[in-house]
Amino acid sequence: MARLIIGAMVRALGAYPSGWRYPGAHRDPRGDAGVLRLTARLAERARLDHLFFGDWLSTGPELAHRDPYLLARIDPLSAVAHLAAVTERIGLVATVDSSYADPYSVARATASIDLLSGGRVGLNLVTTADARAAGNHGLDAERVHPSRYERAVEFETVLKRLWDSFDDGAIVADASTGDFLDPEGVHEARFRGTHLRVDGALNAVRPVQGHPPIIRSGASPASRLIAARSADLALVAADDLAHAVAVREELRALAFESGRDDRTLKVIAPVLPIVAETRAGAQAIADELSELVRLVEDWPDGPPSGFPAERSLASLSPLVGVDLQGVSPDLAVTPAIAAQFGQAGQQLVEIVAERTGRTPAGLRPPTLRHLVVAAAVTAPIIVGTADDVATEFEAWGEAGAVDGFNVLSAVQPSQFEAFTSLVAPELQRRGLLPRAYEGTTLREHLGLGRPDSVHSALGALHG
Ligand SMILES: Cc1cc2nc3c(=O)[nH]c(=O)nc-3n(C[C@H](O)[C@H](O)[C@H](O)COP(=O)(O)O)c2cc1C
Repeated sequence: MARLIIGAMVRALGAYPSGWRYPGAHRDPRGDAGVLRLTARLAERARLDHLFFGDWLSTGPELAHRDPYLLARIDPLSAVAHLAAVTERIGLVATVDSSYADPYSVARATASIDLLSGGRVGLNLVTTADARAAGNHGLDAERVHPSRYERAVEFETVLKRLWDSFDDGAIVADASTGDFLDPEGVHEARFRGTHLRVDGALNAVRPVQGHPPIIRSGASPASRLIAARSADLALVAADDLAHAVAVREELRALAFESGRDDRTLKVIAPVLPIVAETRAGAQAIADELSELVRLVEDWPDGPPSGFPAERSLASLSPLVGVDLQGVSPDLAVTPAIAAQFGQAGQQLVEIVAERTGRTPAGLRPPTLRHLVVAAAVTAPIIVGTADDVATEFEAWGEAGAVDGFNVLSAVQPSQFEAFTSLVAPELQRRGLLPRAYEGTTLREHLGLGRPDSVHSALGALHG
């Protein structure tokens, strides 16, 4: 099987809502710099292809319960610029929101980081669903939302024109003749769209990669279309293998219809492995993490405002088909109780058994809390040994479901250490991850060529 693309989706406080509470976990964002540097070193030693920094353009106290890592975080372009200096080979992907960012500034920052890192930057272009982001940028969400994809398309077009402002040979720098610049090799962007107007040229030389790879992450038909037409990498959330196969096929078909070589669109999915040397050890970690998630019932006088309502027995009741009002979340689910559950409830019991090793008939039965957490925390979790995780990765790759994965870590740094020291070598043993970096740029890691300048194409068009 061809090798997989393996990246790490970096969340300094861990990607599981209770990850920061796990013994030994990093838990104070004031110390994020150290965790980012450690993550980068571990990832590079394991020969991962990239580090991926998502983003969210607002904050609020309720995030402390749902997604604590979003509450206060280092901005992605700053993170990748910093990590470019302490790494040598790994790709560095920063998220930018095209609804609020200024394309000239983004083109300049990414061209600069591409040069600083020797061609290792990538750009995850999103159109956030976060309504608060608009207010933080002096705009109305109701006005931004309907046109976000139109602006996103314009944004990408402008970026590419700006990146290509200087032809590769435009800077002559010939000391003997005194010729510094070939003025024919400098191009204005001259873009006039509905949402964006940019003159250009960009005051940065063409990026080492020509165009840093563009990643798109989204779920709606509009976001799929934009990814299919021009993204280098699509990050898609898939419920299961069959869903992932369908999404990748749809993306590839849309790419083909749009006239591009569909093999140049790579598709990866987020995954959250919980790993240890033994399966029982991994299940013990998953078990402890679910017990550390607080539920609505943990506050006798009601939860704090904004607390996720789905973390409650009230939400579990209709799922399992039994009224659980007034019951303790720590009630053990015995075979007699499980027998009363409907099909969805039985499935939850199976998920909890797979993740924690707890079965109703076993010595340690699951509790209602385990079931609430399994239903409410919707991350794509795999619990097991390095062999278990690699086998799952290989199955997804062989089925044509994905070209690779973006790995999330439940607890930082211990679970990322476990992934890089246990799973990465197993992936290498199976030929799914190279033992040494084969290329120097992120494009090369992704198996992509260096694109021609859009101005050479425009020039040819205009004769
Ligand atoms: C796997 C994945 C990762 C995403 N990461 C981000 C992110 O870091 N920041 C962000 O604002 N939106 C992120 N999104 C959200 C998308 O950009 C988009 O806002 C969301 O999917 C809703 O838009 P849609 O309905 O058009 O898909 C992500 C989506 C997916 C599926």
